[in-house]
Amino acid sequence: MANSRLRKLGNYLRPYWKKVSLGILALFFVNSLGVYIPLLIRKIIDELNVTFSFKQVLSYVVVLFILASIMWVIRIVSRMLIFGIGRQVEFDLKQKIFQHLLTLEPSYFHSNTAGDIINRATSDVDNIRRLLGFAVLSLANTLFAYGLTLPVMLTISPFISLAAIAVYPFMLLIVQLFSNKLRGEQLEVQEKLSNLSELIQEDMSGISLIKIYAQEANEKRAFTELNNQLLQANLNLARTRTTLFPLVEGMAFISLLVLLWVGVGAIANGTITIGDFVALILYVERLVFPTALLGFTITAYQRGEVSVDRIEAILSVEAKVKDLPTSVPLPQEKVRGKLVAKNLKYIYPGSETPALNHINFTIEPGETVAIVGPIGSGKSTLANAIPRLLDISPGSLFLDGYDVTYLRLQDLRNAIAYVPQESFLFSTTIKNNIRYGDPVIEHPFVENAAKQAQIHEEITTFPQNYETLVGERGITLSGGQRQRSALARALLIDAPVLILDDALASVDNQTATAILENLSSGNERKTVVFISHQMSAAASCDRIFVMDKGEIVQVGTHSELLEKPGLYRSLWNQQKLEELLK
Ligand SMILES: Nc1ncnc2c1ncn2[C@@H]1O[C@H](COP(=O)(O)OP(=O)(O)OP(=O)(O)O)[C@@H](O)[C@H]1O
Repeated sequence: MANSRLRKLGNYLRPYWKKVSLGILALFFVNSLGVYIPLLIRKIIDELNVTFSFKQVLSYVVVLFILASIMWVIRIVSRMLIFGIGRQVEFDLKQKIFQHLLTLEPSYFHSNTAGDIINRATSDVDNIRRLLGFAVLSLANTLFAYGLTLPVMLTISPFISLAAIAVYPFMLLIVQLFSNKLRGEQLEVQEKLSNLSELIQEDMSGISLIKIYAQEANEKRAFTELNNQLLQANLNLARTRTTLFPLVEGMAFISLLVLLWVGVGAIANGTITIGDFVALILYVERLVFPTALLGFTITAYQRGEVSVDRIEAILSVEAKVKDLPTSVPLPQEKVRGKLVAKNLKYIYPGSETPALNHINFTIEPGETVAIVGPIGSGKSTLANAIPRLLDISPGSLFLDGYDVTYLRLQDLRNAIAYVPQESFLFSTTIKNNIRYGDPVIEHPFVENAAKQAQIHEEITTFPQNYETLVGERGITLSGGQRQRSALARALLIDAPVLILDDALASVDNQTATAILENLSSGNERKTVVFISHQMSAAASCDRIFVMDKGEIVQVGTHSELLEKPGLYRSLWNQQKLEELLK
């Protein structure tokens, strides 16, 4: 498992292996210079101890300055390279996740909340960015720092060196413990912050409700409580942070004290020179940062491991409905719109009873068929099955004689315009919403579709006509206006098959009937599947399918169905009664 995670992390880095290698090479140079400079200082001190000349001091200062500057520049380059790679991997992962999400069918989004998916695509990706940028840098840095510094220290004096850095393993342990604690506290702050944001968001959208029920005081109390929790979490985090860094400094100081204690004695008895001693001080100091960083890296790795799993959980979900190498194209210009179902069956994952059961029908090109039935009888499921928004079995549904499961998905969906139950509008202009299926189509076509959907007149009264922004950043449309805009969007793409899933529910019966009649007139009639609870609008269709418990229980024209006793007649009578009582 851990191996596979490492492999995954390696895969994320693979496209950038040249940059990674260059960054690591740069770190090697930085660390080599970091080892060389104290040696030079040792030489200078020991030389100056014997003969002192100001000119010589000056030349050494110049050399040291140049070396330190080179080190500084290379360090910046190495950081830019390695942190840049972290950012690049973050970009790649976000692209990959988003592209993958687009391939998944709607059912995936029913069982996974948007909040969770967003979290994975942002916070988890961010953890991986940190891990790859930070961990590569710190691991390489620690490895080189110890690998190059320690041997040189040991050649100066093994005993003094080991005594001085004896405290470092404890420093590593403490940093690791603290960084775990910090991580927990950071999560706590994030959680408290999101609770607070959620409350603000909810209260702002439900402001009328708060006022009507006079709940201001209660809401204020709830806010104070959450705000207090946030304050507490922030204070805890600040306390841990402010304790950790002085603690690391303190431990570094202890190692310096040990060095002074044993080092001074060694100078006195001539085991080491003053230059050796200064070099050892510089080396011991040099190791503080990489040691502390290693502690943070271990935590970053643990956090990153969880994030790799969470991201891979999304990426490993296979789209059930997808193109296969054997998928065939659909000759678009020749699509007539004949729909045939043969023993069509569908059971939702996790459900025992079929939502569609033994569905058989033939809908002729240009025919307008209404599908009516009680709530939960399977109407929307049937609507979703036709453009394969659901994973249906081969051999059960045909468009113009082609098995839809063998057709190229894009071709199938180009042949079908579909208006779902919930009419969704994007936060853009009404014009862009209508031409969503063909974003560059000219304005007259947009207007024509709007006229067919009976929304044109209203759009002309909007502040900027077709350029009016709708949705969160613009004007709010009524339910009926939203539905007719969604209908215009579907009509614009001029597909031979049109599926309306209760798409005119917020439109009055008369307008709905007028729209339907408009669709079924003219030479180039579309095949229309009109799912509705509006019995009067359904009555104007060529044929009506009556669904109950996932099956089509009656088929006929309005008058044929009304003659016989059955579900249709009772649905019709029920609606007429409701209309009378209104
Ligand atoms: N995503 C889903 N997961 C599991 N079961 C579902 C899902 N969607 C619908 N169902 C179930 O499938 C059955 C048919 O639902 P469907 O939405 O097709 O009915 P409907 O006739 O369109 O209802 P309505 O008139 O309310 O729109 C119902 O029992 C419903 O609970």
